[in-house]
Amino acid sequence: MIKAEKLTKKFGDFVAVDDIDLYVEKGKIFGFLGPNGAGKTTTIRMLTGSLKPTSGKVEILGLDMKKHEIEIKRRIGVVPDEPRIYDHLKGFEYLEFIMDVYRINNEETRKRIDELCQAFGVNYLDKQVSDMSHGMKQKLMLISVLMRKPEVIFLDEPTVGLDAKSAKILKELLRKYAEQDITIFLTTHILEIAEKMCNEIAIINEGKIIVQGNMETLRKGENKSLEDLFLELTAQEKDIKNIVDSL
Ligand SMILES: Nc1ncnc2c1ncn2[C@@H]1O[C@H](COP(=O)(O)OP(=O)(O)OP(=O)(O)O)[C@@H](O)[C@H]1O
Repeated sequence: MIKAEKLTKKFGDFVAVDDIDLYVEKGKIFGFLGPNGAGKTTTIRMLTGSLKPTSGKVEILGLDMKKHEIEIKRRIGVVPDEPRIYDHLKGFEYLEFIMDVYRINNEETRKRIDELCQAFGVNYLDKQVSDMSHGMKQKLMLISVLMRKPEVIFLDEPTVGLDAKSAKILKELLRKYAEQDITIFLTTHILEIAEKMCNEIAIINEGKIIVQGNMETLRKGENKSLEDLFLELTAQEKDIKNIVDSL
């Protein structure tokens, strides 16, 4: 469903993503974790066709990104970490625009928009995007993606900026979508979300995947939280102790 082979991205001499392999099956929720600057967003951008890899291969829905970029983009949904929405549009104008682009301007989509607006408490579609808060834009962006019911959804830090109720609804909704065979690929710094939601987790550090598997595999029989495992694997546990001791 989502497949990356020997995926590498260099910015000049700097290797941001270093020869990574990823595989996510249909209907799974995959958590992509890593410290700041580890390469998560760069990887998502390559998987979704917004950034050309330096080398390696991306396959989504069995289609090669190099040959079928347009079809892939039509069938997937991407919620970036920073909502990028045209400032001069009103909320409903933005949704109309997306419906037109994807040729889904119909009753069924409108009904779905109403349901999603109700769920996320979006009652501000007549407001101009420039006058919306970060969280308000984030919810509009989410609705513009979820209303299309894409077959694969990529979300970069989806709960940042969302209030507690909206974040909970999003988590439950993503679970429900996965049950309907939609594949979810998400990044998060909130390890509790990853631990509770994801069927499979990969941790990237300095551009390299250091571990991949389900919680059982990651724990290797030890009863550790994902937070402890994460800090151990990314070698930050000692740092934290030293930093706190020095304060
Ligand atoms: N366009 C670019 N030009 C140069 N370097 C870049 C560019 N985009 C990303 N990088 C570098 O690549 C590395 C990985 O960045 P990336 O945004 O993928 O990290 P991330 O894991 O998403 O981090 P965060 O958790 O902080 O969002 C960083 O060192 C970043 O500075």
